[in-house]
Amino acid sequence: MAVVCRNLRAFAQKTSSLRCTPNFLRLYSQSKPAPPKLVTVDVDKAGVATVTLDRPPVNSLNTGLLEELGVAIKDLEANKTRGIILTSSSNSVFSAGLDILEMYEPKKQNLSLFWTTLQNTWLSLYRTSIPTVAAINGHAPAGGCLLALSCEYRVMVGPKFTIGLNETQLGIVAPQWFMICMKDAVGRRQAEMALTAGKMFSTQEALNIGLIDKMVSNKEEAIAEAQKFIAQFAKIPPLARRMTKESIRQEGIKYMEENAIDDLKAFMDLVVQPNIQKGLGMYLEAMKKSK
Ligand SMILES: CCCCC/C=C\CCC/C=C/CC(=O)SCCNC(=O)CCNC(=O)[C@H](O)C(C)(C)COP(=O)(O)OP(=O)(O)OC[C@H]1O[C@@H](n2cnc3c(N)ncnc32)[C@H](O)[C@@H]1OP(=O)(O)O
Repeated sequence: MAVVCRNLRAFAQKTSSLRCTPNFLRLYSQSKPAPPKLVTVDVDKAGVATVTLDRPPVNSLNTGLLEELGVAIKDLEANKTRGIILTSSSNSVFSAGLDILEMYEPKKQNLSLFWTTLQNTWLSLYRTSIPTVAAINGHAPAGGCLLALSCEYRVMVGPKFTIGLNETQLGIVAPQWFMICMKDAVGRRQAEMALTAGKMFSTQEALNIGLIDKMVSNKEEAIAEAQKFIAQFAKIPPLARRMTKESIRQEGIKYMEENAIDDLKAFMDLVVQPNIQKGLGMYLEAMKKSK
């Protein structure tokens, strides 16, 4: 503030009609609003946090949103929060998955930061000792499905929304850790069928194979079910819970700890391939035309 004030005073002296008054400073700071937050956090009286993805129109996961989500999880861990409910501010989309614009005609440095942030945020969410629930209040394709799968429990608003890892439909292969998350939820057989077909499941279909745990008819019910799931852990000794979660999720955790660099390299090599870039460009065009 002191530097801003000094600069303004110099400017005011030059123009002589301006003074570095509180009113002037307020006008100056109003003209430069802080960028909107992409993730909001509300902690209720019971100590349960609702973490809301808020990047209209479709909560596509760019570096900024992923970074904010990672920081939010770390902060909630530091504050000993009793539970995390992950949801969306949109009425129709939980998350459209990775932001394709981060991958289309990228600068190498940005691409690397994007993928590393995704890896780190995913690991934070997947392994956090805090009980996690996804309240899926809209479509959740690809990376959106990954976020939901990384939580311990999934409640989805139905029946009209869809969820799944649809990568093969886009001509790409979901990274191994995406696959581990799907296997965690539905078992190897169902995961193989879902992933090879890149199937997007209706809410009812997702419920039938265990991709989600509960179907509800609106967001309020989803939040209430999530709170109920989290409340059961009040009676469970936290250390036992934490160690059990860490142990049962060992495959995914170990995979990322041991393979993050190779995974980054594979992603970087793949994305810059001319045929992938061409495909991404066509996909973006198709999304615009389908409007
Ligand atoms: C994908 C190739 C990656 C290459 C790298 C290779 C391998 C590494 C592995 C990478 C793993 C990737 C996993 C992913 O998550 S990839 C992303 C996959 N996501 C999708 O395919 C979803 C696409 N979106 C939709 O299906 C729909 O948007 C919707 C979520 C069902 C919502 O529909 P609707 O409400 O009708 O909204 P619109 O379709 O009109 O979209 C509004 C607006 O948003 C833009 N948009 C949508 N999705 C994305 C996205 N994922 N990234 C960036 N932008 C997106 C869309 O283009 C519209 O923009 P305009 O308003 O400007 O037209």
